[in-house]
Amino acid sequence: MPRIFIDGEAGTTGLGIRERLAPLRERGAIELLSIAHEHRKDPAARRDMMAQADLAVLCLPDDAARTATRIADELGESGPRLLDASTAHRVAEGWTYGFPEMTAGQAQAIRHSRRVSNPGCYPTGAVALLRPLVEAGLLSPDACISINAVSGYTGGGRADIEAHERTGGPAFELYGLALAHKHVPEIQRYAALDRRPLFVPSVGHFPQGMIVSIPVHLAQLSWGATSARLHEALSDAYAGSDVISVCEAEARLDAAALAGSDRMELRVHREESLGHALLTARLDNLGKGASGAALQNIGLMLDLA
Ligand SMILES: NC(=O)C1=CN([C@@H]2O[C@H](COP(=O)(O)OP(=O)(O)OC[C@H]3O[C@@H](n4cnc5c(N)ncnc54)[C@H](OP(=O)(O)O)[C@@H]3O)[C@@H](O)[C@H]2O)C=CC1
Ligand SMILES: CC(=O)N[C@@H](CCC(=O)OP(=O)(O)O)C(=O)O
Repeated sequence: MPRIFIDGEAGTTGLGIRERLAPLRERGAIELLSIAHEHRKDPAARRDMMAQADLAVLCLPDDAARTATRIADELGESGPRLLDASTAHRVAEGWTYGFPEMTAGQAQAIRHSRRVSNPGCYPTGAVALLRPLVEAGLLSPDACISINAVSGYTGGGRADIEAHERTGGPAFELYGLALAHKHVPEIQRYAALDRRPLFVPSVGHFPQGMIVSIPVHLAQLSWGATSARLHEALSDAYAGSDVISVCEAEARLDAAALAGSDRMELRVHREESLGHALLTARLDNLGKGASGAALQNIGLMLDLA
């Protein structure tokens, strides 16, 4: 029976993964190794857990995830495979990007990799919308792309959750206004863009949910691309996926509508006569944006049905 150690199991992402693994644990498909709370930051205790685990899931701040990776590396071949939920290794050499729906071969690559990085919540939406359009030749890799996004406050981890629940706000806040959010390199790499996209994140006073939206002027697309073709390219890319659906446009979108779900919905809102389209991805930042995606990757890495 495969043994899994969640490093950071008491945090927001770690708890979400633990909860989702409970049914597998109950039916004896996996064993969960747990560290005593008072030792959760003790490198020797964590090394000990890693030495016993087949897979360690890192639900830690970036620096702590780098340290955990060093510990696993030192254990060599007998060390665990790693799934890192932090941002530390998303574009790092030797790591496989844990987005199984991204290309035809990605699930297979994840299945066989010893080092998998779980995608960021915002990149999950942005890459899902952009990559199929670039691959279909509808969007040039050199296009000027702007990405707006709003997340529930749980995206900021324990500190932000406590702050929002203590003070009741702010209601809505733009952040990352130095325009250098940590997710931009990941979005650019996996959306297959040559030009750095402009990314404007925001956070609202609701716990879970996310909308990533990308306005498109049809005149900037490859010649002959219509908004119907955008919808068709996305539908083709995710046909057969249980997790990602391409839905019809709606007049309003509630960012929290998928809270508690591990699914993601994509839409192309369009007004051909105006030459405008708006691509949207709706997901739960803690679901397909974090713990739900981690469960998909754990399932692939450990071959769990
Ligand atoms: N929340 C989200 O929507 C998403 C988060 N992520 C990523 O997942 C990772 C975890 O985030 P999140 O769960 O939100 O964060 P939290 O702050 O909720 O949890 C982090 C956990 O790691 C523990 N921890 C901190 N430092 C160390 C250390 N040196 N050694 C061992 N444990 C440590 C913390 O303990 P303590 O609290 O006691 O300090 C806490 O239990 C981050 O890298 C984040 O970017 C990824 C996708 C989405
Ligand atoms: C609302 C909020 O603060 N969100 C976090 C991103 C959460 C997340 O998903 O970060 P990783 O996936 O990269 O770990 C932020 O913008 O830093």
